[in-house]
Amino acid sequence: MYWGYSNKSALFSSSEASHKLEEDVTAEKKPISVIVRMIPQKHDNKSRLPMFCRPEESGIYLDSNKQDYSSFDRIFGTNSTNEDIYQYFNNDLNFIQNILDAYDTSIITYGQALTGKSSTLLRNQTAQNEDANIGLLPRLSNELFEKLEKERTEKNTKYVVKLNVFEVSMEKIYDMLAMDEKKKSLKLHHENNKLEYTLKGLTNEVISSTDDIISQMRDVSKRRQVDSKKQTRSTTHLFVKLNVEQRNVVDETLKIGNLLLVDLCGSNLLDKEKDKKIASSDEIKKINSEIKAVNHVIKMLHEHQTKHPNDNTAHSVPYRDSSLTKLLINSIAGNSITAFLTCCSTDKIDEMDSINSLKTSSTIKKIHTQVYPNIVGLHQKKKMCLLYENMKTKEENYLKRIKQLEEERNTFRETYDNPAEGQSNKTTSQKLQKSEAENKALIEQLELLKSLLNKPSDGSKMNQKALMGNTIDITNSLIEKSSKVAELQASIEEMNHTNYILKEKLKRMGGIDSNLEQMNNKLVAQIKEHEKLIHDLLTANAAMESELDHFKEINKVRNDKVKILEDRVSKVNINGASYDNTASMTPRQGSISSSSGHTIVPIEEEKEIAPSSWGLKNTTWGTRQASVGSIGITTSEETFVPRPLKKGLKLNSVRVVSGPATSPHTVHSKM
Ligand SMILES: Nc1ncnc2c1ncn2[C@@H]1O[C@H](COP(=O)(O)OP(=O)(O)OP(=O)(O)O)[C@@H](O)[C@H]1O
Repeated sequence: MYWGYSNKSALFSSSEASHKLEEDVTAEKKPISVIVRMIPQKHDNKSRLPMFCRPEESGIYLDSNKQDYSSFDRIFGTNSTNEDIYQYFNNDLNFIQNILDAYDTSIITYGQALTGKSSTLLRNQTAQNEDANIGLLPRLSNELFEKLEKERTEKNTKYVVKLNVFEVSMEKIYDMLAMDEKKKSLKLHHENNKLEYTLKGLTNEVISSTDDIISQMRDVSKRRQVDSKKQTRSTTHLFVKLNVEQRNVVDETLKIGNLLLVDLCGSNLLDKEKDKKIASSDEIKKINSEIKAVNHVIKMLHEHQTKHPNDNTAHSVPYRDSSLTKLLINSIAGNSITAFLTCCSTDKIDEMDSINSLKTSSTIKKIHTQVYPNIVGLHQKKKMCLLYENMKTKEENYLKRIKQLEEERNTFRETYDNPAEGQSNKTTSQKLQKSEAENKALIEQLELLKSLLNKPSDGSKMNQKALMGNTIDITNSLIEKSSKVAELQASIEEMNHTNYILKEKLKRMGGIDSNLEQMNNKLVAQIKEHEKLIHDLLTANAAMESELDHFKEINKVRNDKVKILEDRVSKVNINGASYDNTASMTPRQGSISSSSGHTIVPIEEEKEIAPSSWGLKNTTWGTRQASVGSIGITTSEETFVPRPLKKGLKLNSVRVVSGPATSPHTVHSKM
């Protein structure tokens, strides 16, 4: 006997009965629901995890420094009971009705070890209240049988409920309902082109009430050898499946729904030292690899669905890494309405494990499955009828859509033909017309330009003008604008050029400026030099004037003396005394000898003074030339500097030549 959907052929004599409706007809994406259950502190004396919930956001907040986990479907606090959780699954998630509607459903418990996973699913061993002990399985089973009975009486259906229970332990799968003393592991079977795996030889226990289930599960507990007080963590994963078949003799259909409950072992890895009492190191390795495989598959499935939302093959997801993940395929990625029930510790010492559980649960929340009902026709005719009906509905939908589109098209046409109908339509139509006209004009313009390029003859231009009217004007205006643009560009270029020249000139002016400045500095220096010379000359002139005055006085005294002597000589001659004539020893008339050894001779204007035999001791005062109104002083190069005349002085100019005088002056006195 097979476990899973593909064994349906074994249930019915006709192989045709195994065919199901095409998946695309009814398949829809269904996100996995995630429900979190917080369990009360195990260690009263130890600190509590700083964790609080916000029900309106379905979020869990650890504390301000850590990441928050939100968008879960429902969070149950530490005071919640199994009854609360059942009500949510039955009323909010509609699990039992989904099974009756021929859907596969799965509830998978997930979370750290010893956080109440088994207690929530099966039975809470330690709860005081008897009712509170009851787990989800018996509660859901009760509801299921009640509804099946109702359907039977109201709709004349016949039903069969079967129970499968098996355990996955270190990659081996064991049938937990098998009566054999010796446990035999089951083999997984995979059909081509099918996502899910099936189990060969699994016991199907037909049950007729919840009591049957409870009785069977009690035996399973014994076989599992789980201690009644549950002090140690489990190392196996338990699968409990209720297979519900409803046959309707009126419409000759078979509806198959499944409820799969998976009680996974703790999601936290086993420790070689701490857990050596419950498993050998080899076993711990295997158990840990199973736990890791589940977490890895969840992560990869999420990545795959994010990257390829429409690819259901999911070849990149490593389901094959473990028997456990192979058995979980249908629940997490196939045709199943699935809910993850994450049980979470509130003890501070479990903080890391709680965070890991919440993290994985957040990832699971983003995964979706593809669901469709498992409705099987009993006969080929019925199956064909169903398909026909389905196709008919599809066709009707297509026809409806075609009609709708046609109506839309007609309305649009009418509006287009009669623009007065509605303002908005009118505007649209006008816009359309305008766009079309613009488009047409542009095409024509392009054509015209092409022809102008290809056939530039006048005759051709005339023909084009005649044909295209406004188009030519547009073209002309374009050409005109283009030429204006060209002109502007040319003027800009010219301005740029002028600008460049001006810049160059400015540069050069800068050079000239500096040259002028240098020259100016030179001239200022020369002027200063000349001013100094003038100052010196004026000083010298003043000295010379006082010397002249002095000579005049001497001259007067000497003239007086000469007169006196001449008078005495004439008196001597007259008196007959022998007296020697020494007239050659007197100075020549008109010449003056200064006390300083210089000779100053009055000269006629503009007449050069002849070289004097008197040597000049002062180099500043050389050969002198006097002229009326000015005094000229020469050094090695002759220069004449004007000076104001002193009253009474009849000198016109004085030329000073450096170096010794060679011969006496020729003097022409004007006095
Ligand atoms: N809601 C609860 N309130 C108080 N105690 C609880 C609650 N749920 C479970 N427990 C107790 O916690 C212990 C572990 O419970 P349980 O076996 O259900 O955990 P588990 O998660 O299934 O463990 P495992 O990792 O072995 O699968 C049991 O002693 C159980 O009675």
